[in-house]
Amino acid sequence: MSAEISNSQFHTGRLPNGAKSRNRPKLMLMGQRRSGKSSISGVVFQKMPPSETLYLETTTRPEESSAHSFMDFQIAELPGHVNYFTPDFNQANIFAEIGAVIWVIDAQDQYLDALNQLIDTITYLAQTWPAINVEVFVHKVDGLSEEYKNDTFRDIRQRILDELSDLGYDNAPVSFYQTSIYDHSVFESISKVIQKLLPQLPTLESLLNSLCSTCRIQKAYLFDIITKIYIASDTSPQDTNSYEICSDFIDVVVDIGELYGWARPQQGEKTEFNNHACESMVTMEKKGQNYLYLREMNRYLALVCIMGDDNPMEKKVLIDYNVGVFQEALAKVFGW
Ligand SMILES: Nc1nc2c(ncn2[C@@H]2O[C@H](COP(=O)(O)OP(=O)(O)OP(=O)(O)O)[C@@H](O)[C@H]2O)c(=O)[nH]1
Repeated sequence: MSAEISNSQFHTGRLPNGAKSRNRPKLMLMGQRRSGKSSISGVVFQKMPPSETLYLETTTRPEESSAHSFMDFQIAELPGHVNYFTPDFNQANIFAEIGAVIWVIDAQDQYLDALNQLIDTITYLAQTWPAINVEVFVHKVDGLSEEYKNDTFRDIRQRILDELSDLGYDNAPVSFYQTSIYDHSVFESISKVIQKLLPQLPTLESLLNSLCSTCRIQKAYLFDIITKIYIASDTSPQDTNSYEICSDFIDVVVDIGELYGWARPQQGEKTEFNNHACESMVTMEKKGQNYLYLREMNRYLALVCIMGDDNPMEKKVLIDYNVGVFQEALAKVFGW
């Protein structure tokens, strides 16, 4: 299942709000009780198996956690039953450093109340914190038939956009996604949310585009290995399964890496032979119809490509060379 995305052109490549966030994308999960906020946070950032979310307790006060990876993502959650827009709360403390609010709607439940709350939140944010992106996750779509799922998604999206338009907020930065913790959609959607907060995104996309055209790569993703969030991809149209194929390939390689792996050097640290290239994992394999290429860029990032060529093995040396050039450019972009 792929995440359906609309209006995702908003706010691409901006820094998160607030000086204190120091480039760490900070996300805020909001939505009604039992909509699935803690589950999303647990599954994506704490590697919690989806089945274990059945035992999660209700969140009663604001919570914050962080995921240490290529970027230290900050994740906050506001309990659904409290109205944080009353004078009893200091909104500046809550929203000052937030880059994106992820509003979770349970698509299996009655959602009209949730939509009213969401509209209030969007209008409040648009007036007070206009730089915060609002990302609406129409969540738990796994339990719905394909037709019902699409109808529900369209209905939610249309109601919100119509209401915002009536209120004079035609250009509010709101995007919509279909998500579930039981498939890849929640990872893919969070990837999109985070990408919009990365100032380096346009540069990364153009580097990936040129790598793809030089090496006849069909689709290339730059993955955060630990969270399986992709921080950039080339800009060619995305096939529904591409993300899933590449993300599953990372799992296989990480499992093998854990079995036969070695301690990866920290950023700036010298390797035994002072040669990162020969000590990083590179693999090209045929998986079903496709050849997949994976190469570690550093301890946290991996480039995963679906090859477009019929027999890319013949040109592996050339591909390795070009990927090496890409890796050097990446090091310059992030200042490694
Ligand atoms: N079918 C399905 N169930 C889900 C999904 N995500 C979460 N759930 C279930 O929804 C229930 C509530 O999830 P929570 O993550 O606790 O919801 P919450 O929004 O954090 O709830 P509060 O802490 O009460 O505000 C749990 O039983 C989860 O297993 C999903 O994608 N699909």
